[in-house]
Amino acid sequence: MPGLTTLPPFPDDVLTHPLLVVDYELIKAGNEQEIDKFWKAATTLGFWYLKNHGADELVNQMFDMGAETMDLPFEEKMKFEQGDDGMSFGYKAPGANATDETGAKDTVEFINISQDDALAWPKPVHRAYPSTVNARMAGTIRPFIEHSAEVNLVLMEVLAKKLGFREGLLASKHRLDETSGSETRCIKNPPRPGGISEEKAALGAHTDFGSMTFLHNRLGGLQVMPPGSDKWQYIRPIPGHAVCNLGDAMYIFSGGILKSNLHRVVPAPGAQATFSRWSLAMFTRPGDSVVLRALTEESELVADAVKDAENASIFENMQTSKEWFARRIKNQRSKNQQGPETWRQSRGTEHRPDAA
Ligand SMILES: O=C(O)CCC(=O)C(=O)O
Ligand SMILES: [Fe+2]
Repeated sequence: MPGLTTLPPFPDDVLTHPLLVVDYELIKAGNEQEIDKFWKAATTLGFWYLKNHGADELVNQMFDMGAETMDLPFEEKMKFEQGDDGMSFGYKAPGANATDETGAKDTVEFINISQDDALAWPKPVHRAYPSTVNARMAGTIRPFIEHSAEVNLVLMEVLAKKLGFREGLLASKHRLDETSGSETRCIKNPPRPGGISEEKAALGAHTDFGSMTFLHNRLGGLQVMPPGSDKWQYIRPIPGHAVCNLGDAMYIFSGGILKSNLHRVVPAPGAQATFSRWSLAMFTRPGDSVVLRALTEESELVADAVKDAENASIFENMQTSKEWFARRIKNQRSKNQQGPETWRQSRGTEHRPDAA
């Protein structure tokens, strides 16, 4: 895959949304100013750039793993397909997911590797993977998942302290020894030299299903719709900077104080459209048995936020993380679409009033 320097630059003439830059080393050192900046990002858009995260070398190796996997014959990849029953781990072919309520199909292909499978390797926990994944499980994938899970958990603990949660509360909801939907994903979107159609998403508008996402991309194409805006705005990729965002679980645990913002992927803009777009994510999600509800008894701040909320029902949702995740995965599969109601069943917190 071409390195950053050989790719055309991100264009200057598209609508772009700036993100706050958070320094992971300063956060770990307890720097108050940096923590305040991080809190601002987490409570406004729920997206930020993260620098000094120490993952760059592993990220490059993960992109190699992704390229090796996508280069396998299609029939080979299909032996490891996710299926239509709500399991995320495995291969997802282009078009296997809907991108909106009309059933329009996505154009990305990706491989999802479970954190549980990587940590227990060579013992399978959930499923088997293509040979290209197995070959890099111990040397690349497990170290990447371990590092990324730690980054996410360190950041989440900082937010937990600000919310007034007792130490270790969020860690107990994300135990590495409980099975979960946590996974890493490498995504390929083919080039669109014919120009971009912003109306046709490569990966449909969504909020992330879990707690925190650590994302790496080279080309543009990721867009957010910030609260109060009805316009999609690009996130500019910056070398050495991950893009991190919060998912629905953190929105719900915090009674809506932490934001899980709507985003999507469209073809890379401008001259970048002639290249394949690759991205790599680590999704940290709560343990399978964790109930998704606001932790009102753990924090006055959260209790007050829920009292004032217009959409209080989302905070009393009693689905477990496993049920929430499987419902969303299953109902976005193209094969399962039976009209707008199926699509609606795939939704998380997207339709909250401040993201309309
Ligand atoms: O490819 C990207 O930049 C974002 C992907 C994404 O939002 C996701 O997989 O949930
Ligand atoms: Fe996402």
